[in-house]
Amino acid sequence: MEMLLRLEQAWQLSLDRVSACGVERVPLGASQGRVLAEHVVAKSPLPPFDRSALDGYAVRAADLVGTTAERPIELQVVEEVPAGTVATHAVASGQAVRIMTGAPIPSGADAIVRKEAAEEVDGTVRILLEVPRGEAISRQGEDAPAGAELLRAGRQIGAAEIALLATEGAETVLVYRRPRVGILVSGREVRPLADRLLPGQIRDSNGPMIAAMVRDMGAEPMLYGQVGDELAEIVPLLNKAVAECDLVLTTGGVSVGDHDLMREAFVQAGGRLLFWKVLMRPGTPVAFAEIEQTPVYGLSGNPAAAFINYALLVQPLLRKLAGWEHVLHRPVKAYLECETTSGVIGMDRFLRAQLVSQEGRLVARVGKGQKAAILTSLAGIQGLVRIPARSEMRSGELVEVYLLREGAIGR
Ligand SMILES: Nc1nc2c(c(=O)[nH]1)N[C@H]1C(S)=C(S)[C@@H](COP(=O)(O)OP(=O)(O)OC[C@H]3O[C@@H](n4cnc5c(N)ncnc54)[C@H](O)[C@@H]3O)O[C@H]1N2
Ligand code: MOO
Repeated sequence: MEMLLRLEQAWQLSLDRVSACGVERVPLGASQGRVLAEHVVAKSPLPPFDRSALDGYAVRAADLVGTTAERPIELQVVEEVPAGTVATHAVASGQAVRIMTGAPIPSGADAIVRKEAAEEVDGTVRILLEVPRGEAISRQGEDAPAGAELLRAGRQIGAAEIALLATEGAETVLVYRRPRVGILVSGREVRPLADRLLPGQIRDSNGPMIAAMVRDMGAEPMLYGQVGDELAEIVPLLNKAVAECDLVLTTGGVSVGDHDLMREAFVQAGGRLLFWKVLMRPGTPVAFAEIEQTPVYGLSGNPAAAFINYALLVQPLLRKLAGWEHVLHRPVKAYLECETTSGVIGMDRFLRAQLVSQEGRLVARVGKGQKAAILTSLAGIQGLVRIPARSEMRSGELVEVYLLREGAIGR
């Protein structure tokens, strides 16, 4: 069975099969990197009261009309309000209150004069300039009025989101459960890190690489080890993994070789194959199945093909499982800078690219080493340039770049 799909079809088919994992409540301090599962609305205005934006003097603006350094005005200082306290006096005409940044505006006052424009001696302050009403006052609710939406569900929680939640007094936060992602590495030649290699063997790099990519998205990798190319070995592990995980990823054995058994293993494990092969290079041989309702991606064994399969196919699916509001990639445009040219092919090509800013322009720098088995050229890249099927790549052209980290750019 060969079911060649365009990338867009693969997204649609796979995304239609999944929905977000359940939710749980976690302490605010443990919410970083998690995905918010509730809309957060301001319970009270932010800031909660009119407050001073400067260290200086709370005054009545009308007292200061016509004031200059040459024609200063003197006001009587009736009180001091540090932040965290409330003035006990109202400010009457001819009076001022010494005030610190963040302190509530005393009643009667309607402007703040910065300390640098005032000279205080023995309870009298000489003001050296005129200020308009409202000067240096942060109004109650100017950041957000009561009832305003502060955060939308489906957003990954970072430092700014934590600040807003803390401001709201959220000791705990409702977040989506971290998807558990099973990883099963296949290939008789592929050995775990600790093994001494025999001739013909290599170390497993896909397992640790995919686990890192999963962790990078805030999901939880679960390692099911390395298996040879034997169905009797693969099938029971697949069954265990689908029972325990929200998504299972395998690598290797999805091409046409005599030992490429992964698709057969999916079926023997009770699964239904939804597609095999996507019109992308590297990473054409990739299979998607459902085993007992758990989505399973059989990624290429070639390291860069597995990386690119993950970046383009698994990431959107995992974002949906993790509860993200926006799951599809949104490519950016950059000017291509490439060292090599390569032939026109009948499928979309994805090139590893460093994104750099040159004279204010975003440039996608594509180096040599774009083959599926080349690992070194993956290090230090930020995106994948898409060269559409049957088109050539030429330096200087504007191309689409798929970012490895979605969320770095807003929607
Ligand atoms: N006759 C054909 N042969 C191949 C085709 C084809 O269409 N016709 N497609 C080629 C393409 S394109 C790719 S990509 C690979 C994909 O092969 P598999 O996904 O079945 O992967 P394997 O054969 O198991 O391994 C490929 C390669 O990667 C190395 N590998 C595997 N696992 C790991 C790992 N965990 N860590 C590091 N390296 C790994 C493995 O040793 C092989 O060298 O098929 C082509 N063949
Ligand atoms: O899919 Mo293979 O990675 O095209 O070379």
